Amino acid sequence: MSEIATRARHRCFGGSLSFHTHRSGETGTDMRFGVFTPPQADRGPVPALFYLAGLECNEETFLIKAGAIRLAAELGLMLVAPDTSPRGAAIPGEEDDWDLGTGAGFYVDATAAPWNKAYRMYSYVSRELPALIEANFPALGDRRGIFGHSMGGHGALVVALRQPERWQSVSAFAPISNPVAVPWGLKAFSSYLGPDSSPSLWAAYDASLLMAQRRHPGPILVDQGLADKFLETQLLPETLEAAAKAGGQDLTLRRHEGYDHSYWFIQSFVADHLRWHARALA
Ligand SMILES: N[C@@H](CCC(=O)N[C@@H](CS)C(=O)NCC(=O)O)C(=O)O
Repeated sequence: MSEIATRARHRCFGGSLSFHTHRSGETGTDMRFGVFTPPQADRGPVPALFYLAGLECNEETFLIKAGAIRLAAELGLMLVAPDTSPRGAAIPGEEDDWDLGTGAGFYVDATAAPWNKAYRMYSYVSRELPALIEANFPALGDRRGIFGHSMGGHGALVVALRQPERWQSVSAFAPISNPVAVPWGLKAFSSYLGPDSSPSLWAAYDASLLMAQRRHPGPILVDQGLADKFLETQLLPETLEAAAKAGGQDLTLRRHEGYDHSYWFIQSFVADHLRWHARALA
């Protein structure tokens, strides 16, 4: 397992907020992540809640902008925030677009060249990073939650639906619910997974297609702003809702008048998500 370098550490709400870098075996690059360790961890391991951020974000975005730390400290939840892609993988064009390459890993394991040499974010966030956290931080290995926003909401749903035994709780803010059917997903999947939209590969990373066939044993919470400019073109929560109904998934999809796609929206509802996870992980 790789060495972890600590770039910064701050006392925060009685716990510790720290930012780290390590060499990832999955991506072959240095990867960054942030961790909030709550004060309860002084007395023994605590549940860990992983947050997957959206396009153009990094490991700092959620911890700085979501206003989640005060309540995580009260609830005794560790927060783990990975970066959204490898960086500096030396792949031609990786810096050219904001919705592909750097900052846009989409939490898939790329199978198509040249991306497949580094863009293995599914395995990174669902296997490598949890193992690294559980070996180096006071995190319980059998109480994991996952949530995220937009591209990261898609990632959280896919990870939990594909590995329900490893993730006891899952929720999302404004997830890309049906990536195979929208421009962001089509662009990312055709680059990372190859242009052949063969049902098996693409569908394995589409929350709505997965949910029509399999259930997470726990209930799923999704919040969506109705003034989100990506709602009708990129997010399609109604597809997720229909899939949940067809597959018997317990899904609470809340629609909020006037809220957009930003962290002001996330800040407004993050407490509900933290409590939701804390209950499931208790
Ligand atoms: N650059 C995009 C927007 C990208 C965007 O909205 N990113 C979302 C995730 S999909 C985000 O969380 N951005 C960071 C922030 O709002 O602080 C645009 O042209 O509209």
